[in-house]
Amino acid sequence: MKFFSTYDWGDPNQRPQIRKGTLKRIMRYFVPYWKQFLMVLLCIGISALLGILQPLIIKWIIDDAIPKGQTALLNWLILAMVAAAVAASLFGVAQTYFNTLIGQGVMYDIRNGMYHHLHRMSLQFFTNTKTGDIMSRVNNDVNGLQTVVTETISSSISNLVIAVSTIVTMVALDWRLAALSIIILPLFIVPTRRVGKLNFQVKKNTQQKIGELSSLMQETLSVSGAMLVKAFVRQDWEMQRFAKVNRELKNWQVRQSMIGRWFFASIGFLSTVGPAIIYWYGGHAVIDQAISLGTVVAFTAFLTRLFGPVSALANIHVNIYGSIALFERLFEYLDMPVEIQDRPGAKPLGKVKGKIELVHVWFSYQSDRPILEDVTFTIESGQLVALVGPSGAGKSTVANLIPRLYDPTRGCIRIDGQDIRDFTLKSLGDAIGIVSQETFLFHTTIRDNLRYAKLDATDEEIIRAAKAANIHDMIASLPEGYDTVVGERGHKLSGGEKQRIAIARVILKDPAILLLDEATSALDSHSEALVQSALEELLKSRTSLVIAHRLSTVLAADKIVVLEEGRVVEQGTHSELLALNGLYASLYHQQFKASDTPSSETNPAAV
Ligand SMILES: Nc1ncnc2c1ncn2[C@@H]1O[C@H](COP(=O)(O)OP(=O)(O)OP(=O)(O)O)[C@@H](O)[C@H]1O
Repeated sequence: MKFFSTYDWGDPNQRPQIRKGTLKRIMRYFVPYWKQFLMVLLCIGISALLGILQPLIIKWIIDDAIPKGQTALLNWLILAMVAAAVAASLFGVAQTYFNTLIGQGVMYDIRNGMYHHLHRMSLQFFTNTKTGDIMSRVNNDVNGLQTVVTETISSSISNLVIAVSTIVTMVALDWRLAALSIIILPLFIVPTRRVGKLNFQVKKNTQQKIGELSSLMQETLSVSGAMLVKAFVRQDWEMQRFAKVNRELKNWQVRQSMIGRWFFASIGFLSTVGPAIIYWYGGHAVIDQAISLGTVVAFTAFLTRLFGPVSALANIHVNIYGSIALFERLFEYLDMPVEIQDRPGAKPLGKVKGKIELVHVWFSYQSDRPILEDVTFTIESGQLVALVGPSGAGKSTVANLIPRLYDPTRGCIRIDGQDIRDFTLKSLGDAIGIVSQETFLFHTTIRDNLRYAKLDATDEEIIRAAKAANIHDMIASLPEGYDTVVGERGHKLSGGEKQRIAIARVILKDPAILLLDEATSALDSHSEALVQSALEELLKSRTSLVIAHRLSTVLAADKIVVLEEGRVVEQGTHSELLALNGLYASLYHQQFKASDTPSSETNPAAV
């Protein structure tokens, strides 16, 4: 046991805090599988009975069939022995089948529940959480559930049934040998208990390292992550970072394996010592003719049968605590509050005219730092309003509040005169098209990427939208046309092409309200002209709020709202604001006028 003391194992006596109601909640996941559970119990019961039968058959062979020369009985007993073994294996297989049905069923339900819950989380959650952590939790922790079902629930019941039925049979056969066997049981319970405690801590650490490793890979092996690593030539540094966590994982896994090995080593040793004691005591009793030889042989078989179950039962709390901890981690995610959701009684938005009002809106991402302060302005139905201001003024934040990606901390936003929180999120989302600087395309065909905006769109509708966005000719010229698969983030397409596909996608959605964040990256004049006319098509007859970076947009706007440090400092038309000679005028001279050359004009991309 010296091996153990060379590592820092943490505190093996540490018990996870069990929250009230956790057990009930865990049980609820198993309720739908009660039929399969009954089948498991049936298999366990029958297997236990068949297991007891074996040593008894040996006793009858030694005590009755052989000494009395009853060959027919001997044949029947041997046949029964084989039949019992075959039946026990078959019931074992059935038990595994029903166990797996339960385990996988619970996993299926929890995975679905988690995915559903994660999609209801606000954008803030995704900004604050590493994707790798979420994936690791969904994958590793949920996968651990199968072990909970087989090792904790099913095995514990099975071990209990085996232990009790074996002890009862032993006492019925010979109480003195039974008493001796029970006295020597603690011999192997003590070392295996120690192993069990360590196992719990080590398993926990291993899980944590697996999570860290997958989150690291997720970050550095994504397209943007890999690009960053290459751009800064940080491959070696990343390799070292990875190797460190990988080494820690390896060490914990070696420890985990060694703990398992110690467990079997101690069981192996004791399964020789135990029967030796029985033979010693029983042998003397047989010589004194106080006991039959068959009983002694049967007892050694019973004792061996007791080792595994009793030592596992001695460690049962470790498995139970481990399983509860696993569920608690999953529940943590399932219980994360959904900040933005439908109010009770929220109704669909219905037909949208499109008037948008921001009324004394305050907002902060973190409670101590207001990002928007008392923002008030109105976009009349069908109007194009340009939002301008220095970087970090809060323009994107304003745009994010309208589709309720975040909710204002104070004040309200109205569409057609009604607080947007009175509408269902679904109908609000359906009414608004968002066009952001960065285009995200799924790794699938162009057709499917476009159809994402309208799942039942016909091919004709898709082509019409692509034509309107000036991208149809380009798609048609590809060897596989609309069936061309685009890269994970559309990396096989040029910036301008991606933007136009994204614009086509929003044209297909045909929202009443459009939020557009003009991209700041430059395109060549040809691409620029194509994107520009695609945008004109998109902006037609919609209420639009555009975070403007180009002259043509501010000139075309019905109204310009100027933000500075989260406050509306000016609003009016281009000429009115120029006349004011304030922030807009200086932005105009520094930024918009400079962007008036096609090669440096800025462009949007749509999502
Ligand atoms: N998810 C977030 N969590 C915390 N702070 C944020 C978050 N997003 C933005 N901010 C902060 O809010 C402020 C306003 O950001 P916002 O993106 O709205 O500005 P912007 O005017 O759109 O800037 P830009 O023109 O550079 O895109 C910034 O100071 C930014 O650091």
